[in-house]
Amino acid sequence: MHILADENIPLVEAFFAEHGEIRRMHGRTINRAALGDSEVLLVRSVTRVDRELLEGSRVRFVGTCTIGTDHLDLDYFEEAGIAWSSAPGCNARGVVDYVLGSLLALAEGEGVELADLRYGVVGAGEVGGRLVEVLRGLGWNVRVCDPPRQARETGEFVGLDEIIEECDVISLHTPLILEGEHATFHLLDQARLERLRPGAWLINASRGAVVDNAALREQLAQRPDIQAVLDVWEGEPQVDVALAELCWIATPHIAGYSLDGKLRGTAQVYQAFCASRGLEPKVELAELMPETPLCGLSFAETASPEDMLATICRAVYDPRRDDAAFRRSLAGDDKQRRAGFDRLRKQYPPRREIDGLEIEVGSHAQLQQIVRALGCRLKG
Ligand SMILES: NC(=O)c1ccc[n+]([C@@H]2O[C@H](COP(=O)([O-])OP(=O)(O)OC[C@H]3O[C@@H](n4cnc5c(N)ncnc54)[C@H](O)[C@@H]3O)[C@@H](O)[C@H]2O)c1
Ligand SMILES: O=C(O)[C@H](O)[C@H](O)COP(=O)(O)O
Repeated sequence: MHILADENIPLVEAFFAEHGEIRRMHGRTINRAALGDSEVLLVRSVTRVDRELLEGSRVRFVGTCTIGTDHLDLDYFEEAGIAWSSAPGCNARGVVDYVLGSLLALAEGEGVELADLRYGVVGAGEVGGRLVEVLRGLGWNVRVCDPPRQARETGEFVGLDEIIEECDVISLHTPLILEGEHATFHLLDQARLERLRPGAWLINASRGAVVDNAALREQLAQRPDIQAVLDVWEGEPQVDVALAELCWIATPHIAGYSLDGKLRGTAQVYQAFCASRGLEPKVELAELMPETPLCGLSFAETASPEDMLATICRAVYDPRRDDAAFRRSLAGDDKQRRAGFDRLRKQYPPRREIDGLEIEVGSHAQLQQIVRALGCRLKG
């Protein structure tokens, strides 16, 4: 069997070697000719997989080692009887860590206390749901907007307009949905952006087109009180440079790029592939996951809760490093910038997840609450 895989998916050989011959390619260059006689196609978000790519090919299984599925034509897969899988939740924790790091950077820059702000999370699935849990665990005031969940569940949900009117921080975690009752394309359009509260912070680590990028650029230019954190962009790998320059933090779609998240993504797709063929999975992720270089931290009971929170989060990940590298890559012409966007993602340094840490804080109840909220293990 022939397997074609994006060159940026880790551990494909470790998981799939016994199932066929593996060929690797740059995901953006995968086309009909490149498929050859592949039966299995493993992609990331940069490869559009649809009728045009697959019709007449031998592909019977498509795996995307990502959470997002907006690059897949699932209706076509169904019609053509092609098995497929994504990797739900694989890198959700990485995105939560990115949002925490961005909040800490903004708070430091703007001189505000994070605990004093009202948070609005839009889309409370794998990513947003975990984020809500962490923020509420920290004792912060969080409102949640998720109309599809609201229609199915009881629970405290609010509308997007309430989030816009009442929240100081808005973090977007919806899928990109182009049409229908719950469409999210330009969910934050010019009209909504104009209604952001004075001093509001907007974070988008979902999909670029959930925010009207041109309208956001205009708002940021007119209202310096508003701060934006953008990890995703309309038209990636092309980026609106003027918009990036107006952002507090700008990064090249790496919010979920924890090493753990990437490896989980491959493992989940491998398991789905095995299930689709009635095979027992033989390779275990736990045996392949590298040790974390930083295992734990220890704090005295006299530590300030705010400082401890920042120290723990930044010890694992500080998005300002990615922001600085991205800004450097924006010099040059369009072609160089597009190449830079992909290069930063391909050469992304190993980053682990905050909840992998063990933290010692003695018997201080407030410090313990922070450790639990972050999902870390409490030592002792
Ligand atoms: N930047 C990154 O690196 C990165 C990493 C992982 C995921 N993502 C993206 O983050 C987004 C969220 O991922 P997820 O795994 O949490 O997805 P998910 O499907 O688990 O959750 C999405 C949630 O959004 C809700 N939703 C749908 N339409 C909505 C609307 N109109 N308004 C409000 N809520 C709505 C759904 O009901 C669901 O609960 C996706 O776009 C995904 O592609 C980005
Ligand atoms: O959908 C996802 O899982 C994330 O957006 C993921 O980080 C995308 O990574 P990419 O496929 O762009 O490498």
